[in-house]
Amino acid sequence: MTATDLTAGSGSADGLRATGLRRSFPHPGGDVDVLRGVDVTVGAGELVTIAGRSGSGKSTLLALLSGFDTADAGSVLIAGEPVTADVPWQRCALLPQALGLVQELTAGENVALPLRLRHVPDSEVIATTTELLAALRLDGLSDRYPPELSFGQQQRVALARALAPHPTVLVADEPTAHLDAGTVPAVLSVLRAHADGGGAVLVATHDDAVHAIADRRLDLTGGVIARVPDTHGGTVAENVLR
Ligand SMILES: Nc1ncnc2c1ncn2[C@@H]1O[C@H](COP(=O)(O)OP(=O)(O)OP(=O)(O)O)[C@@H](O)[C@H]1O
Repeated sequence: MTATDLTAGSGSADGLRATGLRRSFPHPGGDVDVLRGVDVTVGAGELVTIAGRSGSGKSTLLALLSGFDTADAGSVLIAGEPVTADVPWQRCALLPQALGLVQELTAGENVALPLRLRHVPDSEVIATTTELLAALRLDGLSDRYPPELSFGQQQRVALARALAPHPTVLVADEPTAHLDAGTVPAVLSVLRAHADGGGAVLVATHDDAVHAIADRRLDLTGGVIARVPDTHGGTVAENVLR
């Protein structure tokens, strides 16, 4: 097995395929090379996690994968097509750490936004929004504005918004970071369901509970990605179930 085989994983080209990503940032003491040639593939139907110490570049990588930032070198393809800054949410949705909820819209309106922008019929918008808010244990909070919600509640609203257009690729940055133990299972359940329904899901996380539901776990260290070795020859999820 070559290094490329190891880091690329088993995902098909239907999902996300990033190759040779490099990103540096200028600093007074000289450029900092955060990503030094990252290869990631997440196939349709796969949930892959990325671990890595704080500052290792996970958020930087997710921004490149979702078109929010541009790599100095390398390519990102979704279902075989290059990612651009205006990639539609139904092709790639990002749940960023900063959430990016529209403060002037209610929770329900935020979730509905990607569907409204695509002129999805009202009945479908209402059904999807209601279903996602319930799945994420946000029933009864649909009419609240973001400042009237806890950060953990806002985080789940942002996840619901990312999922609403049924994106081909979902990229989530620390989706359980601000949740209590009681609400984590709901988030894990919708992430897993999105992958099981054919989505490609990539999650940056420090949370072992998220790694436990992953098909594969990657580690970002020294600006490159490696799959975390396991002792059983199976996936992380398979080994947790042993
Ligand atoms: N816009 C920027 N300008 C300069 N440096 C940046 C910029 N964005 C990120 N960095 C630097 O890139 C490195 C990686 O940051 P990043 O936020 O991607 O790490 P992370 O792995 O997501 O960390 P955490 O787990 O704490 O969220 C850090 O050293 C950070 O200071």
